[in-house]
This record gives sequence, C-alpha cells and structure tokens, in this order.
Amino acid sequence: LCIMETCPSCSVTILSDQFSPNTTSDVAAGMLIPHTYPGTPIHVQKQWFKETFAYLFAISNSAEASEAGIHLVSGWQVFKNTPEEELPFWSDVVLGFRLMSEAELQKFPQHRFGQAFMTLKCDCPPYLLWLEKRLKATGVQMYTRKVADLWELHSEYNVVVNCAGIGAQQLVGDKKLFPVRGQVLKVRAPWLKNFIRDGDGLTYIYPGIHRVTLGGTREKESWSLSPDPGTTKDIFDRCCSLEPSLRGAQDIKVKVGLRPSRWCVRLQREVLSQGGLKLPVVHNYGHGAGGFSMHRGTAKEAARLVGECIAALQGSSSRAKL
Ligand SMILES: Cc1cc2nc3c(=O)[nH]c(=O)nc-3n(C[C@H](O)[C@H](O)[C@H](O)COP(=O)(O)OP(=O)(O)OC[C@H]3O[C@@H](n4cnc5c(N)ncnc54)[C@H](O)[C@@H]3O)c2cc1C
Ligand SMILES: O=C([O-])CC(=O)C(=O)O
Repeated sequence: LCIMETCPSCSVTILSDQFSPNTTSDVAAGMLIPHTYPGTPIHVQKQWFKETFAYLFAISNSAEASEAGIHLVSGWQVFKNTPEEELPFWSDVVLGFRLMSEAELQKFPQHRFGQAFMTLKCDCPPYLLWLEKRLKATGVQMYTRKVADLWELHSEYNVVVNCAGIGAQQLVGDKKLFPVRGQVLKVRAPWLKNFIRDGDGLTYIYPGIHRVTLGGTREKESWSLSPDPGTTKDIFDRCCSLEPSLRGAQDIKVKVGLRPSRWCVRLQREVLSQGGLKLPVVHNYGHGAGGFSMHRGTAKEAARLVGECIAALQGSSSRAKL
C-alpha cells in the first residue's frame, strides 16, 4: 500500500505462499506496545512507532474502524520489581501514559510498580483482510506462489521487495534470523475491557473486539507450529492469576506463530548481481515481536527505498517495465 501511495504509476504484484488467515501476522495479539530491537537506534524505532500509531489512530477514529479491527484500549503494564527504565521510549507516543497509583496497584497484589496508558490494538485477521481489500482496490495483483530464489523473479519484475518474515531465513539464507515461538489463547470473555501485561513480557491479557488474547510464550529457535496442551494450561493459569475472572472464559482456541526475530529489522536496499544481470531488492523483514507496532513506519521506509531503486533504474536508463 505504501508503494502505491508513493509511486502510483508502479504496478505492484504480491506473491505469497500463504495469505490470511494462515500467516504469523494472523496469530499476533496486535497490540501497539513496542519491543526494543537492540541493533536499531532508538530514535529510528520511535519514529517507526509514531508513524504506525498515527496511521492506526486515524483509522480507529474513522467509520472504517470496526471493519479494520482497530480500536483504542486502556490498561496496565505491571512489574514485580521497579524496572530500570521507568519511562520507556514510547511513553509519549501512547496516550495518557502515567505511573500507577498505590490504589490501582492493589488490583495486582504480586506487583509493586505499574504503568497505565491507552494504546491501539489491531484485531489481526480483520485488519489483514481490510488491507487486502484496499490493495485489490488500488489494482494490486495477488498470487499464491512460493518463491524459492529471488532470481526467479528477475525476468518478470524490476524491483523485488522481500517481506517474507521467518521465511526469509530460507529465501535469502539469513543466518541472523531465528524463530521465537509464541503460543497464545483466543477466548471469549466479553466483560474484560482493559489490557494487562506483565512487564516480564511473558503473560498478557489483550481484549479485542470479539475475543481476548491470552499469552504467551517466547521459545527461541523452536520451529514447532503445534499447540502444546501443557503450555495452554500454563498460559491460562498465569493469566487467571493476573485476572481471576478469566476462570469463566469460554471457547478457548489455541494459536501458534513464529516471530521472525533478528537483532535489528532488516530494512535495506541490495543489488543482487549474477552473470552481468542485476536485480534490485528491498528487504523488509525481521520484525520479531513488534511487527504490528512498527509496520507502517517500516513500510514507509521500504517504499522510500523502492523509490530509490526506481530512480537508479531510470538513471541507468535500463529497460524499465514500470
Ligand atoms: C504469539 C504472537 C503474538 C504477537 N503479538 C504481537 C503484538 O501484540 N504486537 C506486535 O506488534 N507484534 C506481535 N507479534 C509479532 C508479529 O506477529 C510479527 O512481527 C509480524 O506478524 C511479522 O509480520 P511479517 O509480515 O514479517 O511476517 P508474516 O506474517 O509471517 O508474513 C510473511 C509472509 O511471507 C510469505 N512467505 C514467506 N516465505 C515465502 C516464500 N519463500 N515465498 C512466498 N511467500 C513467502 C508467508 O507465507 C507470509 O504470507 C506477535 C507474534 C506472535 C507469534
Ligand atoms: O509481548 C507482547 O505484549 C505481545 C507480543 O508482542 C508478543 O507476544 O510477541
């Protein structure tokens, strides 16, 4: 979508071996609470988050909000011990950030410190379908196809954008990319209106429009997409200990996804060359646990890099098929 906005004369085709509802993005809780990428400067991460927040805030404030699955949600992030960083870098991007009062903390007898704020949540499958609808409306073609090697696209396309998530490990042989397995439960508990996140990042309760997401796990280098029943019970017990009313939750569904993790997002231009031929590529993968929080900011940067590739192609007066 960002490419179509910045370069309306481009013809864009999406090739993917899976579409919604069968992607990692469909499993995500979709909360806008950033995770820090150690290899990316904080001011860059803040910019990505700000752009994403502003974009989704405008959708949440429009007639499209319910179809797009975007809504505001207030709640608490609570800590058993005071964290080193009391004010995270994103505290002035979310709305109404403040430290919790002693009275509020009485809701969480095992926790001593907390942050209260309002942020945005994407209900992921509806949001992905809404994006697909907008793509089709702008004339973008979408085909189911697994790409084994970027070079197979050389004769058909001028620029390739690699947004393969964890699939990039195989597609471009990126050894710095690894899965962090996450298992979550999607339950019915319509009385829950506030989010609760344990600052250790393991346990969270995120109310969506129809279901509440209960998490979670972070298992490095695990490729298993099968739900583990012992883990399901453990997640449920941890969440009930934070919010006892969840004992009455119904219709528990279990989902597993592999976070495409890396020490920094790979957002980069590369020109592949082989036998005198060149193929400009823009990489945009490795969003780990923060793909929703950062997606619009990183997509805008990727679109800017696509613009640079096009300018370079036009400059070299190659046979651009734009
Ligand atoms: C349990 C869990 C909870 C999460 N919660 C949050 C959250 O609350 N907030 C947040 O910001 N983030 C969250 N995330 C992280 C978020 O889900 C990811 O960062 C994001 O989904 C990554 O998106 P992506 O588009 O890069 O990857 P994907 O959604 O995996 O999309 C990659 C696409 O590329 C396709 N593909 C891959 N390889 C090939 C190939 N060779 N040929 C053709 N197509 C290919 C795939 O089929 C897929 O369609 C969570 C993740 C998990 C697992
Ligand atoms: O940590 C969270 O709050 C949710 C999330 O992004 C994840 O599980 O990856």
